[in-house]
Amino acid sequence: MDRQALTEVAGEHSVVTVQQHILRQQRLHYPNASGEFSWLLSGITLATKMIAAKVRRAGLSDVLGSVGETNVQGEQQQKLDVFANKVLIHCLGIRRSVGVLVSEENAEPIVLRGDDPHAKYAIVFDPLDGSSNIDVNVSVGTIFAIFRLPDESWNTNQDSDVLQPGRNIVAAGYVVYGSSTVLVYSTGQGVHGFTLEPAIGAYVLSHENMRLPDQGKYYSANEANFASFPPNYQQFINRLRDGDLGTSYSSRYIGSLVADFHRTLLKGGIFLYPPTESHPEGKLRLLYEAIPIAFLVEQAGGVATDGKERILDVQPTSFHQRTPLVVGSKVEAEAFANTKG
Ligand SMILES: O=P(O)(O)OC[C@H]1O[C@](O)(COP(=O)(O)O)[C@@H](O)[C@@H]1O
Ligand SMILES: [Mg+2]
Ligand SMILES: [Mg+2]
Repeated sequence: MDRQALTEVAGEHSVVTVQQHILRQQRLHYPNASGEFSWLLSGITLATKMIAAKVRRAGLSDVLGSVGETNVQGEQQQKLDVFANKVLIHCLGIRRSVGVLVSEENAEPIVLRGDDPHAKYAIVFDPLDGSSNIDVNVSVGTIFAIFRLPDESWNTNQDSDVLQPGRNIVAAGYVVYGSSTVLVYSTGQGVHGFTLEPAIGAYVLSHENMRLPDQGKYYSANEANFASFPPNYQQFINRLRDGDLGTSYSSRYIGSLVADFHRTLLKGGIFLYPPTESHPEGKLRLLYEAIPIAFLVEQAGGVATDGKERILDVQPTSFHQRTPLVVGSKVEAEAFANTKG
């Protein structure tokens, strides 16, 4: 009995969980895979379910407000930043295939298995994205990317093992903790979305093969910084406002990259975080914010640059380096590239 027939039998009860989807992807595209990878991804699904449970009860459980310490970015660490970080380090750290973790909340990489040849992967992540929105019940998220470590990595532990250009990614994804909890991931075979079904505690396939429209109706940027945007960004936003791209645009800005990107992935349009006076290099971090998002948007038919270069071709030089980010639909990205200041 094939899947189609099965679906007819089970009707609306025919669910595909993210684990099943990952295993199916592996069978289809990586028949010789050991299964370690799907075991690794289950660490992320478990951790993000635990974070989702905390977010759901944020006002009731002690996760609002800051812990009174600053992280390597000089930002006040929120209680949920620290909780999410601990949960991810635990759930990923116990997986033998994980050699190194790089987190927004830790100044240095966490080398878990420096001498274990089984440890093949490095995971870079932003445990809680959109921290300024935690206390006001606005969508926040988790962002991650997985790189394969060089085989001879074990006795060298060079930073360069992890500081790889985004085009080397083996998988990336994010989770949005919003009105529902949605996990979106790609292993290079398209982009797929799963909604957490609280009744069974599983991520269930809800958005298969996501593709963003070639042109959208929304642009997204923190326009409070407009005056300090470089001239070409200002000019571009004026073109969007003036209907220069043949359609009228509305502005949307949530202030959580993961949520602003999720909307862009579903509806199209463009998200921009330019260089600004307070962040001359841009605010977002290359390794665990811009690169995972860029991998996903390209898999879904969109474009991501640092305003000049393809994000996935940028060679990272430090773990927490920042970058400008322009990400979204083809038409808007092309128009941006052709806009002179
Ligand atoms: O308040 P601003 O300057 O617009 O910055 C908002 C951006 O900062 C971030 O909150 C930074 O991420 P973190 O919350 O993970 O530090 C992004 O999610 C968001 O896009
Ligand atoms: Mg972030
Ligand atoms: Mg964060």
